[in-house]
Amino acid sequence: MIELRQLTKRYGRTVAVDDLSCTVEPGIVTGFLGPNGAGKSTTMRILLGLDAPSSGAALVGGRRYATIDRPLREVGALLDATAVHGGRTARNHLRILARTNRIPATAVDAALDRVGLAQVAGRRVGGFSLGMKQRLGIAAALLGDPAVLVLDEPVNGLDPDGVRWIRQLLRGLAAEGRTVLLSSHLMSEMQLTADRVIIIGRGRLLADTTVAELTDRYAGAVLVRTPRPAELAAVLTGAGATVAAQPDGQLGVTGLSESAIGDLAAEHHLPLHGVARRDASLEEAYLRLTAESVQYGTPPPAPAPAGAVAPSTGKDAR
Ligand SMILES: Nc1ncnc2c1ncn2[C@@H]1O[C@H](COP(=O)(O)OP(=O)(O)OP(=O)(O)O)[C@@H](O)[C@H]1O
Repeated sequence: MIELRQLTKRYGRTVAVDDLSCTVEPGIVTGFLGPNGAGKSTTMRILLGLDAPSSGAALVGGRRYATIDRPLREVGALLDATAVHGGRTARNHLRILARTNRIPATAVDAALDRVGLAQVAGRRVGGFSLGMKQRLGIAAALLGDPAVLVLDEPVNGLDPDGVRWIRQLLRGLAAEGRTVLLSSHLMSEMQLTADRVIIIGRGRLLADTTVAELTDRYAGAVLVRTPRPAELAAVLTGAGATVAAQPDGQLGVTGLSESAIGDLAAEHHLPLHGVARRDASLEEAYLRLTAESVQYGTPPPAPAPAGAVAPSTGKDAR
């Protein structure tokens, strides 16, 4: 388990992490998200004893990293996969790590095997692709069979096969009961990999919840397909709903549940060909949640010219 207790980090006048408190539980994958400069890397560095907090604490298994005797056995980390000695072979790189952490040499080949690098174990790391270096970084993180894993952007540089591989690996590691914390800017991948997400903006906690709850919170309108849209729209509006015609002919309905829409349609003998709530993606939920805390974001689109009507997407319902 990882615990952040009122963690604060200041660099001069910049508050990189601001009174951050949360718990990362074992047995699930937790995504750590936030816009550029939100404080993710700083938090991870403090967690791994590479930086000191200004106040508060970051604990791994109830202890500060610096007080852990053999850290690789408690927490495995991948922060920067390119920070390896290019002249060493993959096996030697891991052997040195194993020796300094009193980890048996047999763990080296097991770790190489687990990340699919067994065939290239004798090759110099300098010739590795970024994807291979990511795998080697993960092998190093797994070397001590730790209960906690902290991975900063582990899918960077991986091809689609590699991305899927790491998704399955991380889910497998969590299923073994480990605590898995990973940061990524790839929201679609995070939606597939993480069970929970911790979202920060300008160093502060914005959300600590399940992916399902977050996407549900920002779910859009109920999309209704009927051959008699005008009549159904009148009925639903009369019941207090807001109805917007969609470009594809469906009705986007907010303010009524799927079942209430079905009941009203039946009452008025109006046929329904489809009723479905439009789920928000994690990306949509994330963008809406972090919109106000983005430091260096994309400028908002210019306002539409007077009189122009934007087609409703049902996105902003609720
Ligand atoms: N060593 C440092 N000295 C001064 N300021 C720093 C230092 N490290 C980080 N910062 C500042 O702290 C803030 C948080 O940075 P951090 O790298 O933790 O964000 P991040 O969420 O990891 O961003 P990204 O997604 O871009 O990696 C930023 O404003 C950054 O400029």
